[in-house]
Amino acid sequence: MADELDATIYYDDDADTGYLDDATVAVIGYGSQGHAHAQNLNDSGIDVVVGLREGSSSRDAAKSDGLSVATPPEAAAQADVVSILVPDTIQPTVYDQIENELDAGDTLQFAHGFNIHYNQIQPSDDVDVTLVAPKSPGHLVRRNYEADEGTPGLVAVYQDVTGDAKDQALAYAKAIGCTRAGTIETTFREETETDLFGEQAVLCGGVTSLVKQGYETLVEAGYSEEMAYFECMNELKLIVDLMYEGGLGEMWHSVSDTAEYGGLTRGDRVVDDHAREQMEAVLEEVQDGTFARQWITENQAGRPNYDQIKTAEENHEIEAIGEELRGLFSWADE
Ligand SMILES: NC(=O)C1=CN([C@@H]2O[C@H](COP(=O)(O)OP(=O)(O)OC[C@H]3O[C@@H](n4cnc5c(N)ncnc54)[C@H](O)[C@@H]3O)[C@@H](O)[C@H]2O)C=CC1
Ligand SMILES: CC(=O)[C@](C)(O)C(=O)O
Ligand SMILES: [Mg+2]
Ligand SMILES: [Mg+2]
Repeated sequence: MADELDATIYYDDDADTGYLDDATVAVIGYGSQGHAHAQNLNDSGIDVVVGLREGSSSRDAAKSDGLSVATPPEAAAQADVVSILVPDTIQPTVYDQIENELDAGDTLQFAHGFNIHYNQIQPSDDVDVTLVAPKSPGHLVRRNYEADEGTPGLVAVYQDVTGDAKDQALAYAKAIGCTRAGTIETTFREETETDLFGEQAVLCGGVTSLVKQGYETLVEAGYSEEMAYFECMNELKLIVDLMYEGGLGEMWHSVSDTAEYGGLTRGDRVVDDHAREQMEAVLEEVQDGTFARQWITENQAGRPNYDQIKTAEENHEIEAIGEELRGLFSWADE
């Protein structure tokens, strides 16, 4: 989509946390994203209240991190911005609990557009609806912030009743460290579809399948599990670190000519036209709602397939050998 190539990217100088000076932000949920947003906002001087159920095991964690905790409806009642950071499948239920606590002109905010884009939450038309989505696992959002580094993010506005929706979302992005690294302006649709595609085909799904297939190929050919683990999983991080620092070029520069020639001539044989066709099919299922419907139905049914494939993944041989080997690393915790 050529018209989406020229992204607008915002940095610290483009954002003003003043848009949150008089605001209280309710962070609902204290998991991967929730704990990072809440602590980063708090360290940036923003008033934060964490919304968690009575009896939630995260309550103690949030309190010991120095944050005030209330139930989701209580937190939403106190807040001007309500950031929904519970799992996507739980969000519609949590929204029902807090809906009546949103005043006209308040902001309902997400870190992923799933429930808005696929119509699982229909927000009232008198609130701003925004998205601030770090392009990173939550624990690194916190770690980067503490290291005075940033995490790239996305910002989008679905509904702007106050006229300040985008400026306030950028203020939030700045306060959690996202404008330090660059925050791209997008739409709920684009964020939702690209995020789902990326995690399914490349980041989480594609890469784990590549690792497992490589590992199994070596082990089935008679090589040791230890060799296969180091070759196909451990070293992947070292190779990706080079791509992260300097692109494909820095990685190709750093590996041997032999690796470069072999990789450039064999890589496309492994991830071939068939893989590409499957990527396009996966994207289509995201775009036409097939994936969303399947995931919602799976949850309604109590996650029978999810539990099964999760268990199979946990029981893969590479996990046992990996745990054993990582335990022997000299820098590992005692
Ligand atoms: N995991 C990640 O790094 C990323 C997540 N996102 C998005 O951020 C949002 C939150 O995802 P995660 O941080 O992965 O969630 P998570 O699964 O880590 O967090 C769950 C938290 O929600 C709370 N919770 C769970 N069930 C609840 C209930 N019934 N009522 C109230 N609170 C409940 C608990 O505090 C729990 O710690 C999602 O929209 C996700 O797509 C976006 C970017 C990356
Ligand atoms: C970490 C992230 O950006 C993901 C993969 O999209 C997610 O956890 O949903
Ligand atoms: Mg993502
Ligand atoms: Mg995601």
